[in-house]
Amino acid sequence: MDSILVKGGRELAGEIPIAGAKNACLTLMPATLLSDGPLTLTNAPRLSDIKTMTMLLESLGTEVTQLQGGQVLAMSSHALSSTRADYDIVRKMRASILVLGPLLAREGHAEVSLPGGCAIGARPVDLHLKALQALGAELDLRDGYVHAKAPAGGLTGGRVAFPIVSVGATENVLMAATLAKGTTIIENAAREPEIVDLARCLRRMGAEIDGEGTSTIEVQGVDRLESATHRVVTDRIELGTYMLAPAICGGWVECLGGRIELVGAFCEKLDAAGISVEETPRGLKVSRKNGRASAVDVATEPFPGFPTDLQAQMMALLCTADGTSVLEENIFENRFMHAPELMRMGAQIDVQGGHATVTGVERLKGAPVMATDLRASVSLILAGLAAKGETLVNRVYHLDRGYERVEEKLGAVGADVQRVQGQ
Ligand SMILES: CC(=O)N[C@H]1[C@@H](OP(=O)(O)OP(=O)(O)OC[C@H]2O[C@@H](n3ccc(=O)[nH]c3=O)[C@H](O)[C@@H]2O)O[C@H](CO)[C@@H](O)[C@@H]1O
Ligand SMILES: C=C(OP(=O)(O)O)C(=O)O
Repeated sequence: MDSILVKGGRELAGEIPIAGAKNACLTLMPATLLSDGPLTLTNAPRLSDIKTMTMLLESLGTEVTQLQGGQVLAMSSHALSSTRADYDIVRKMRASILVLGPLLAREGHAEVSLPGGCAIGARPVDLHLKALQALGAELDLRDGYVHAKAPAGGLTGGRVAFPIVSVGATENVLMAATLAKGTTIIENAAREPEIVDLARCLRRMGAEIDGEGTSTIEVQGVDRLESATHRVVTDRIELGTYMLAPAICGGWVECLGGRIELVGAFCEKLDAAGISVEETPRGLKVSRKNGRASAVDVATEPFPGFPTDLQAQMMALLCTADGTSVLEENIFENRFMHAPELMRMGAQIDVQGGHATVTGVERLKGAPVMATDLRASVSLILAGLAAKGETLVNRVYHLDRGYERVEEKLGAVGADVQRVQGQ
């Protein structure tokens, strides 16, 4: 397995282009299942998760053609050959559950392997299932699979009131509702930019949707969806990650394609920590206002709050900030696995349940560390950028799920980051 070797201590200067969002692309791709016309996505990121979703869709009969080195995904689901999402593919990626709603809406039935838990928490799919039941689906859990069936006349619109905000469950029911008969009201819907992007794409395909970006979404079902071309929204998590690089090790970086409205709560915390974010015609330019960053407390929340997917990277900044910060993780119950790894590098962190208290030290020291999940992996790379000596981040396959060419992007702004090929 590959590792990433970071030699710390260089100031950064330059531009980093931000890719299309993994988490948007992973819900836009299954939307192809709703229509027999082509769906073309531009600005797609080149990531292993996108390959996994491609394999899953191909296993269902979707034709997926990659153009422009994978930045354009031309998909056609005119002739589906299967409604079964197999364990072998689903186990690799939780977002596979997002084929359930579209398959059920288009084909009237689907069998999808349960995606199971992953390192950051239990992550059940009960909210996805209850929401589809509210549209009339009959569900049965057997042999590790969800067996789902729509009534004879197809799904019918319904009222879905989520007890907690779920991005994936909102996406699944939103897609299913586009082809259900009548009106669906989704209450306490997720408001993430990826939901807005999905709704915009579905509308281009002919869906009737109102209210995306607010907590109530209304969908008027239509008989069929058409072909469309859609540009994937900018990846706000990749954006936030690279914004932290100059905050951590000095210098400046202009993140091309970045927009404040994608990372508003995150920018407020950067400001409080003494990091300047300037809007430019091409993106967001980030540098330190003075010397060392200052401590700041952070609590993760659904959008528009501070994203859980930037918590690990923010911790990397706070490890060397002046003072003591408290990070509160409110979305996933086990998302501080980067803390012990950062502590190997000399960070002072005390984790108690969902709280991590970080007392900033002047400088971290490079060490061999283990990447435990996607955002943990990149937080260790960020920490390594400012550490004294070398940091070897082992087991980086998680990283390739969510960051394309990380060593090239950081290398282009002056960091010394190399991939070490595994055996
Ligand atoms: C592919 C994708 O877009 N992934 C993102 C998506 O994940 P994902 O869609 O899986 O996250 P959710 O918003 O669903 O999860 C939020 C919380 O709800 C819980 N829950 C969720 C569904 C359910 O049926 N039952 C239940 O209890 C989860 O365990 C978690 O505690 O949103 C998360 C929260 O912003 C991000 O960290 C992930 O990067
Ligand atoms: C947790 C993440 O992804 P996933 O939901 O695909 O596991 C993430 O992108 O940080």
